[in-house]
Amino acid sequence: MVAPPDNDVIWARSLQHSHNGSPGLDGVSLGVRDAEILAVTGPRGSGKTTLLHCLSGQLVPQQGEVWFNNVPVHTMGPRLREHLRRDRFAWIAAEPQLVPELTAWENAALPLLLRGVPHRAAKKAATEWLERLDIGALAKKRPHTLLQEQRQRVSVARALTAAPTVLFADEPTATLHRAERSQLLRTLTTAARSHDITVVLATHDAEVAALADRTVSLLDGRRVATAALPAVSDPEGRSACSLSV
Ligand SMILES: Nc1ncnc2c1ncn2[C@@H]1O[C@H](COP(=O)(O)OP(=O)(O)OP(=O)(O)O)[C@@H](O)[C@H]1O
Repeated sequence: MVAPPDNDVIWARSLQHSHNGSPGLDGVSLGVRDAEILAVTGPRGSGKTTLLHCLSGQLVPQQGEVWFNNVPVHTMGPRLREHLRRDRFAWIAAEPQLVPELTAWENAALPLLLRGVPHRAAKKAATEWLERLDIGALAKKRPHTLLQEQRQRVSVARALTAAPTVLFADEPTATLHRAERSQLLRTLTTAARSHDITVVLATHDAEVAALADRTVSLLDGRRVATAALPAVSDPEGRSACSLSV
């Protein structure tokens, strides 16, 4: 095994993974730099989710290596990978995945409570993020009483409350309307930049990818060439455009 470059918080080499014979990833290598926002783009079925699952330790690739901060993840057992995910990573899915019995603030505080952070401190951190996401007034509501877009804000608050080193977001705004989408993404990317959180963002939406610092494109489980273009008119995000060859 060759150790990864020092400035990559995540580094993956030659990842191969197939789902019951259908290829998900076919030799993908990439590095994610500390505090960057990296968009993983590609059409449906191109392997974005499989890649994020491998990078975040949810899935062990059948071949290849994944490193987090110079520690090999692909050789870790399930328990160590679970601890890594709980303590250092956060995940936002397309569909908000909240615990129905818990209130909005309890859901947002969950990562801290699971780490043993005292109740009062966890509640304070969760409440602050709910307020930053404009849903502070809904802190005591349970998920079934919230709109889809409000539930997704709670998911984002939960991810940010965790103060992760790396936040993985898999099509985080796919189920939202356009206006809701751009506001939520801007809040997410602004928060990540101000807290030095590395973000790996899977999307098939070029507008979403344009908020990232850099784009990696997949097609049929393989990386295709990408080119970063200078920002044009977006003051908060940094435009990037990927060219497939
Ligand atoms: N659990 C699974 N069982 C069988 N095949 C799977 C499974 N998960 C993914 N695949 C297949 O692996 C390939 C890559 O899927 P993946 O979900 O990683 O792509 P994606 O780019 O995230 O697509 P989408 O945008 O639709 O989520 C696809 O052909 C898909 O059908």
